[in-house]
Amino acid sequence: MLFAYMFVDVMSPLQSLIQKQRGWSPDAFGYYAGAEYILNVFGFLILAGIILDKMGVRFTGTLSASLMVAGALIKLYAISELFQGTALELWLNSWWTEMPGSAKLAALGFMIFGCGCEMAGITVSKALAKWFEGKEMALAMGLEMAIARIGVFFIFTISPRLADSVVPASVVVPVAFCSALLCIGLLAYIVFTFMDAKLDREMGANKVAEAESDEEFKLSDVGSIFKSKLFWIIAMLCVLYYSAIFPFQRYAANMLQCNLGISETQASDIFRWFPVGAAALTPLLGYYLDRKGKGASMLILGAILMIVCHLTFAFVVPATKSELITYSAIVVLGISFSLVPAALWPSVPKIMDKRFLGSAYSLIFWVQNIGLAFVPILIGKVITWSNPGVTDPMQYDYTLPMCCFASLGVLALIFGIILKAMNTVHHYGLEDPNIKEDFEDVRIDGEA
Ligand SMILES: NCCCC[C@H](N)C(=O)NCC(=O)O
Repeated sequence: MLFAYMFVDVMSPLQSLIQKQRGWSPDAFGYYAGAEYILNVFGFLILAGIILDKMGVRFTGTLSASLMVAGALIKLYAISELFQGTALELWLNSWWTEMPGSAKLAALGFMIFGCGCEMAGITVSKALAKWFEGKEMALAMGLEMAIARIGVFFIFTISPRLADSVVPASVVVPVAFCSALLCIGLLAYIVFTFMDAKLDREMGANKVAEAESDEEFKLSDVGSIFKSKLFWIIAMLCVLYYSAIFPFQRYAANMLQCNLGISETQASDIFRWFPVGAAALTPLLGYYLDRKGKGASMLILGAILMIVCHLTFAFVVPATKSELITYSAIVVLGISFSLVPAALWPSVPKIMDKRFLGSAYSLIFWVQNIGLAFVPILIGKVITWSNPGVTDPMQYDYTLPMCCFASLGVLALIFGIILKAMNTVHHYGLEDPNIKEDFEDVRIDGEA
């Protein structure tokens, strides 16, 4: 997941470079960024859930890592000199001209990568649940997310530097570097499959068979989950919150460049502290949640902090050009991005029957992916629409796009408040500690 998250954001600090080198407009960059989720939205994630439950974590993890490598190599080819001037490029350039051929092929590669990445996300959750059942599962999940966030920090640090390591600067170097890391990730996962097989042998065949059948994905479960009000509240909160985080991450470096008049590298150096804050706090908050609870309150606080930060980027940073205010907003956004994931993912088992859990995670990811696919496209359009005639990628006004992100936060906050109110009335245990023997078990099975 570390290398996957690095690949996801390898181009984020290079938006203005790819615009200069390959002619990708903000619109084209938005389409490319949203492509990661398109196939998932059109049902791949649901299929991935079925494959995972039918074939297990070893097969699905290897398949997902292979998909990531294949997608990465297509994207690498698309942005490389090798692709320039080929018949394929000429053909791709000949239709939907707003989107250069290189952006179209890179988007295709990113789509395939995205299938692997999200499939890996649900596979890793299931593998962690299997390995840490009855132990420090929330902490393990928190640490996994923390390692992924450190990858984002690392890539924001090295991506512009790798691009500048050749003359003229090139987006190919960082993308090639991350593609090589994904190959190492695939090898690492293959090693893990042997360890997992050993664990199965140690657990004993009977216990494994029992555990697998317990969690089997049934198509009829999808209907039960979709009928649940709680599922929709959690899914809406998730899609609205994450749509104001991951798509923002794609545009953040350019937003800072435009607001502060700084270089790509300087902007990335500021923004990279966002995932670091999240990485440091997520496991601690997971530890706190396990022992003290307050999950629903953490979701509300996380949404409020995000709104404040996005409004600061919209109005205060461009007016003051203050690096101190910018750093503060980045750190506070990192705190928000610890509170929500640390509270959201461990809340799901509290409200879903164990039998639904795998499908529930894959369906929440699916709803979330709809937002992650379309919000970057929307933001690309808002940037273009609110900056008529601006062609210099250093001169965009980001006020309106940042207000869009803040509005998503307001909607997420409303769903967080509804969730907390429902929890007060129905006692789902969302404010209770995870480590507790006798919390009242009112899950979807009970609710439906
Ligand atoms: N491709 C990066 C986005 C990952 C989305 C994923 N479905 C997710 O929500 N992961 C949990 C997290 O907090 O990163």
